[in-house]
Amino acid sequence: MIELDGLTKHYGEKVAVDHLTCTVRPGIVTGFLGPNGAGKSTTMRMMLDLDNPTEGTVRIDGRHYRQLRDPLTYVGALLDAKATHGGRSAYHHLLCLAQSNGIPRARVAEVLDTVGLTSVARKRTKGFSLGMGQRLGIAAALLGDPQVLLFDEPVNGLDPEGIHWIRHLMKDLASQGRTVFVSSHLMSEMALTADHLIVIGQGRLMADTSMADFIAENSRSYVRLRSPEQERLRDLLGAEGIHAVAVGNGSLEVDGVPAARLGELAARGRLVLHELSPQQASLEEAFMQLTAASVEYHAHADRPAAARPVDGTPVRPEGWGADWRQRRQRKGS
Ligand SMILES: Nc1ncnc2c1ncn2[C@@H]1O[C@H](COP(=O)(O)OP(=O)(O)OP(=O)(O)O)[C@@H](O)[C@H]1O
Repeated sequence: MIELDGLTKHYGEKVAVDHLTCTVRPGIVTGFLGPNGAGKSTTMRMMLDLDNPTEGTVRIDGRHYRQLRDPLTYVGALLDAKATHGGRSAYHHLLCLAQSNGIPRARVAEVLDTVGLTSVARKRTKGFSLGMGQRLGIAAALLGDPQVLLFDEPVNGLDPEGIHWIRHLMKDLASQGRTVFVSSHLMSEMALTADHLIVIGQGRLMADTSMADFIAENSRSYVRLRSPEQERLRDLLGAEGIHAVAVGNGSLEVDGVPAARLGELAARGRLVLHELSPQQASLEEAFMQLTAASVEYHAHADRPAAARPVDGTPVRPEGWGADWRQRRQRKGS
């Protein structure tokens, strides 16, 4: 596992990472989310000892990265797919890494095959497309067959087939009991891949929770009903103490009551329903709701992100991340 304890990084006046304490566990895919400039890459660099923390520590299986002998056999990482020597072939790039980490030569061909680059193994990497570069970076991460894998934006530049492939690769690696930590801005992809989420904003921890709980806690779920007899339906629900709100297009919305109960009540009242659909917000909506106050870079400078409505519900005030932590602590999780 990876343990962060009070991890902090200052660049001059800028606090890039601010007392981050959390644990990335094995056996699951953990997604790492945050708006642009939140400190994700800085955190990952400190995990790999590429940047020194100003304060705090990172431990991988109880040890600092620099204490690991042949570190690629413990931790594999894709941070920057372009970080290769353009004049070297894919094969020689991986061979150099293998030889400096005590990894057998035969492993190079294996990982090239795993990522689908065997046919271009002898080509210089400067001619590689973004997607080929990502695949080579993933091959390098897998080279030492490590138990811990870090991927910073691994699907960048990959085509749909490549995205599908990396999703299944990450799930497979986690199911083998490895620790898989992945950052991405593609929320739909993250929703399909990650089991657990760590969310940061302006360097601070905002959420450390399962995917399902994150969406449930940061978004509104409700049931939408449509009936040709909307008023009667509303009265019928009202008689049961259920508050139904009329919205445009002739629909009613009900919070906090399961769709099955609403359907049964309508049936008992002999009312026709044209729609009875539970509505759950997406990961993207939940993410925007939680991080609205910590977004540093806005497309509309005259309109603060915190005031931007998400799904019609009021946006939480600044500092909500701190409230979240207190609520989780009260719940004892
Ligand atoms: N070497 C550096 N010198 C000065 N400031 C830096 C340096 N590296 C990062 N920063 C600043 O630290 C903050 C966090 O940057 P970081 O790249 O870690 O964010 P990020 O979450 O990875 O962003 P993105 O999603 O845009 O990649 C930013 O404000 C960035 O400008």
